[in-house]
Amino acid sequence: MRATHALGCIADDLTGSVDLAGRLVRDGATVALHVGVPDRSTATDADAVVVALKSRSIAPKEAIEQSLRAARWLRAAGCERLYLKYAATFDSTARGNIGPVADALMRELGVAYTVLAPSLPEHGRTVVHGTLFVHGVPLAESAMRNHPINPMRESDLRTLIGRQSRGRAAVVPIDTVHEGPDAVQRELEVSAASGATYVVLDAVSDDDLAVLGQACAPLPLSTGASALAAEILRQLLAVRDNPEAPDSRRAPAVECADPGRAVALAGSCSAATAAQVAVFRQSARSFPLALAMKAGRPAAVAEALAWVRSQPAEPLLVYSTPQAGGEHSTVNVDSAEVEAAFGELAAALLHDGFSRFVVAGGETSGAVVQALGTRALDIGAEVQPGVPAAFGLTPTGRRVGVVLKSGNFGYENFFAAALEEIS
Ligand SMILES: Nc1ncnc2c1ncn2[C@@H]1O[C@H](COP(=O)(O)OP(=O)(O)OP(=O)(O)O)[C@@H](O)[C@H]1O
Ligand SMILES: O=C(O)[C@H](O)C(=O)CO
Repeated sequence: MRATHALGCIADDLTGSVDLAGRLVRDGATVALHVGVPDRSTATDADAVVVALKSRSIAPKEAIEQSLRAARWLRAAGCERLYLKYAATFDSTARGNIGPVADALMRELGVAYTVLAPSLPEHGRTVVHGTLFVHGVPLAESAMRNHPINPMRESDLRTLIGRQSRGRAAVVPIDTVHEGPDAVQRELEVSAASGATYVVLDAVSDDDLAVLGQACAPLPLSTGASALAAEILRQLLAVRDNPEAPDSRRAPAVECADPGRAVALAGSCSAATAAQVAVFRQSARSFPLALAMKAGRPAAVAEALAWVRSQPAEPLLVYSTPQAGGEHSTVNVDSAEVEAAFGELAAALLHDGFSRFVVAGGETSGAVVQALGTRALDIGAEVQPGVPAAFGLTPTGRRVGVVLKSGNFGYENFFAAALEEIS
């Protein structure tokens, strides 16, 4: 590995990590994305290094342990600044894991405070006076209210972080952001001096994020969605490489997947995926996995596999997404079992010669990529905002292509577009 990387990122799920990496690549930066904490240091010349964890919904103790290992690995690899990436919809429960992990990272780095910046205006996530909005609707009134794993029933970020961390939260209000980076930095110092350990950053536009990027670039640790990380990296690279602007950099060309069949796997329970599945089912052959789960996981995987094998033509979709227009939405199944089923199905399909997988849902993507055994991903072109194609090697040396979609990302034609992109 080279001596320094401008930014080291710890992402709490896999789709969030590809969203982040894709955004950095879109800006012209080079990115190394590792699935899990690598066992040893790996040589790379990247501007940013991203470690993708599957720590959003696990026990806080385990999430802290994994995140600290990632932080130590990133620092040993020469990352100058760290960024904790979580969902722009602040997906977490009353016990974590955003607060416990951020608390632990602050202790590890010996810093007194950090920022919270989930704003992602490109996807309609904005923060005003500390309240998180999704397309203008307070988070707690959005579809996230009924998320099966992380139901979000509170919109004030100070309250949310207060419930899952030690310390006090303050806000840098939007008016201060509009005054520019110096004003934001002054406000950060005032908040820290008054004992705040978390400072929520208001932002409603990309211009606001650019201001925040300038203000936060010197901080050892920042936290938030992909947008602030991208702005921080822009700043760090502009300072390091001046006069060459980050915009003029070129991401390396990415090698495609080996020839092989393609399948779409939808385990996401988000409203956007439900609409995308409903649209895709009109033209694709589809199999309702949740319904098959009534017979138990092994039987469901066997049935899904037999169904895929019997299909003479593509496109193919295996889905468990509730309210996707099929009867399975009424079936009561265990989330972890569904995830494991998608993983087992993906492993069997890889064995059958499939080389391209489009996956909807962060946890589902984590399970599928773990099953494929891919430990690092090269980021290719964005299929739709926040959803790039990615490519990696399996343990047996096969090159697979994946498109990993965060639940609420993508347009209605997402599945057809993603399969087209990795064909
Ligand atoms: N019909 C179902 N009933 C119960 N659980 C399900 C069903 N379908 C999928 N699941 C589980 O629900 C969880 C969905 O989480 P996942 O992160 O994959 O999607 P998401 O939450 O919609 O997306 P994201 O986290 O990217 O916003 C997974 O654990 C999945 O296995
Ligand atoms: O905002 C969202 O819905 C996403 O989960 C996200 O931030 C992905 O990186």
